[in-house]
This record gives sequence, structure tokens and C-alpha cells, in this order.
Amino acid sequence: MQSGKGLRMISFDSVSKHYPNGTTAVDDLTLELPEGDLTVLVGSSGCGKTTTLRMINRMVDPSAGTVRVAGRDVRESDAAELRRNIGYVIQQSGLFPHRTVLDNVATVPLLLGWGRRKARSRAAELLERVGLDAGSGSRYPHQLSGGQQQRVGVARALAADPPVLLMDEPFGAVDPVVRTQLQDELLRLQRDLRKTVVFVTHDIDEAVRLGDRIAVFRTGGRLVQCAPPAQLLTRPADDFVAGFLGAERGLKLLSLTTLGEADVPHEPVTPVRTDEPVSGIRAAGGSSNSAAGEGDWRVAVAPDGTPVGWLDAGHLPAGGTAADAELLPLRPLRDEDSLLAALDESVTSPARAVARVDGDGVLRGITARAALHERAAAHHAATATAGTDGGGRSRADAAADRSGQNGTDGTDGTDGGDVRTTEAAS
Ligand SMILES: Nc1ncnc2c1ncn2[C@@H]1O[C@H](COP(=O)(O)OP(=O)(O)OP(=O)(O)O)[C@@H](O)[C@H]1O
Repeated sequence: MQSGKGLRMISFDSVSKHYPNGTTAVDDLTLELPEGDLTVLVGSSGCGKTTTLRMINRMVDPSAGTVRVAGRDVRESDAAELRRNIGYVIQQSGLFPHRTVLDNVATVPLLLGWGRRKARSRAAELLERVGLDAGSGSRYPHQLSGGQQQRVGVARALAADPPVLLMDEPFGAVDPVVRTQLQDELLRLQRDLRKTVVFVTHDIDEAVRLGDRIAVFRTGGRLVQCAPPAQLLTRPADDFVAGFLGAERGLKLLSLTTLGEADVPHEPVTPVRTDEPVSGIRAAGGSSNSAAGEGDWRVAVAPDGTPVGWLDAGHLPAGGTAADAELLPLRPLRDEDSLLAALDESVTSPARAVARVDGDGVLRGITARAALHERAAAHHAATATAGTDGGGRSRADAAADRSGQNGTDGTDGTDGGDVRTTEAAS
């Protein structure tokens, strides 16, 4: 689907909202939200995020200034019609308790006069799309878990295929594991649908994970900075933004970049197959690490070439195959995995290296911890200098990379050091 990136879908032009009790919820907001982008509004409680969101679909009218959707002043639109074209997802899913899940999702298509059959078939298609099984359509909302209800909420908001989706802390009430799953689903959906999404959250990690751009608000309804996540992390506009981003800005930045994007090289290794007799492994000789007394670490692979663990060739059983040896945990990394995941794995790796695999999970080589640090630092420096999100790719695209849909390939050839390389083995 063609993305209309760059076109302005939603704009705020000197918008303020003052309540009769004297509260200024939003103060002179000027902001443009490009079509097809997911923009996250973050900031502490009461800083005007929800009010900003609700001014887009006229649930709140501004006291001053103009809000436009697709170039049209929202005050010129009929509120009900406007809302039918803008999906809205809130924290407590907002489902109708006495309607089945299928009928909940079919609500807006029915309002639009689609006809019962077409509306229900669209609803069934959407339930599948948000990862719910066909049987869930006949259940009632209370018969679903919190995470499932949120998925239904997203399906319902998408039912009439609106170009704009407003999401107000949609994943705030579910546990962290389900929350991550829902975030993944949203990124997957967004990659296909390219809606203009405005997403409110308190959670800066969620913002960094999901946002093409992040708008940071401060108390009093003032927008402080709106930028792509990497730019925000490397160049926070002021101490307030830096404070809001938290103490681990560097780690967050590493979570944004994949091994492929940072061009982290790997070197070839000769693995040990788990069906190899241990006598054959010994015959292959030792490695530099044996001398250091830190182990002679090899990547053990299953017969299909997928890594299964780290094997210390200096401590093998008396007989049998490599499968009889003690293996230490190994998390294989793809080019789509983040620098943060790789550094994390390198910290716990006994070999002080990470194993790299291709899209099928087959071992390609290893990257030493030192090489990883070096590349991460170089990439970080380049990002800071460029002040961009590292190529202008959307989070949805990056998520597609992580799920292996946009394959990239690394290059061979650094000096690794801690485990045997092909050259060392031959
Ligand atoms: N109807 C209202 N009347 C008076 N004040 C209001 C009204 N609605 C919101 N406010 C105030 O406006 C300010 C902004 O509220 P808003 O809900 O937009 O903040 P928020 O950033 O979304 O907060 P939270 O993260 O806690 O949901 C707050 O001080 C709030 O108390």
C-alpha cells in the first residue's frame, strides 16, 4: 500500500483549551502529524495528552486555534460523521457488554449502512487480523481476557477502515507480556495499513518502541519537543525532556537499531554438531581461550545447523557425542535483532561473543563482544551527528525487520578473538 508520508493528515494551529475552572489543558499547540505516521503523545499526568487527542475527533472543542483533519477544519465537519471516519481505542476497550464480540466490531459498518452480512464478514476478517480466533466472535466481552478485549477494541476501531486512528493508553491496563504482544500486533497492522495513528501513553519505552515521532508535553499543556525517537534520545531539547526519557537513553537508543542497520559484521566459525563424536572434537585442537583458562568455546549446532548452545571443548565427557556434553545457553541473533539484544546476550555469553543466524535460524558466524561494542559506539556517534532516526524508517518497518519480513544481510570479517574462527580451526 502506498504511504502518503509527508502529507499533513492532522494539524494543530495555535490550539489552546481552557476550561471554565481556569485550567489550561492545552496551551498554544502547533503540531503537524504526517499521513501514515504513528505519532505518540507522552508526558506526565494532566499535561493535556487526552485533551489534544479528543480535539481531533471533536469530543473536545478548542477554545482557540484550529484543528484540521485532511486539511479541513474539524468544526466544519458534522461531529458524528467525523467520528465514523476516525477510529478510537481507549484503555478499557469500551466494548458494549451485551453485544457479542462480532457485533461489537460490526457496529460502525452497520451504522454506515453496510448491511448485516457484509458488516459481519468484515468483523470476522478483522478479528482474525488482530490475532483472535474465529470462535471469539460469538463470545461476550466479559468472556475475554483484558488483552483479548483490547484486540477487539482495535478491530472495532478499524472496522470502517478509517484513515485516522486515535489510541488513548490502549495497552495501559494489561500486564507487560501481553502489552508487548499488543505492541507487536499494532506495529504489524500498521505496516500493512499505514493509518495515521495518534497514540497516547505515559510509558516512554512504549513510545520509543511504537512511535515514528514522539511529542513530549509538559504540565500546563505545553508541547516541548516532537521528533523521531532516535533524535529525541540523542538530542533532547532540554532537561525536562532528558529527564522524561530517563537514565537509560543510550540503552533505549540501542534498542532502536538492528544489527543489520548498524552493519555489525560477523566472522565465520566451525561449529560442533551435536551428533559429532567427542573424540573428533578433541582432535580439532584447542583455541586461544584455553590458554587463558576461560574455556574453549564452540557453537554447538543441531544437525540442521541451528545453534543449540555453547560447548566448552576443553571439558568434554569421556565418550559419546557432543549432545552428551554440558551446553550453556545461547540466544541466536538475526540481523533484525537490536543492538541492545546483542549486547545483552554478549554479557551472559561464556564465549564473550554472540552467535549470528540467517533467516532460517542457521548459524552464519559469530560477533565478538568487543566488535559489537565498537560498532554500537560508532553507530551511536553517527546517529547523534546526523540527528535522525537512522534512515527515516518507520517503527513498523523496523518491526517487520525484527519479524524477518525485510531480510538484510551482514558482512563477514572482523577480528573476534574469543572463539575459534574457521581460519583458526583449519
Ligand atoms: N472537563 C474538564 N474540566 C476541567 N478541567 C479538565 C477537564 N478535563 C480535563 N481537565 C484538566 O485538563 C488537564 C489536562 O487533562 P488531560 O486529561 O488532557 O491530561 P492527560 O495528559 O491526558 O492526563 P492523564 O495522563 O492523567 O490521562 C488536567 O489538569 C485535567 O485535570
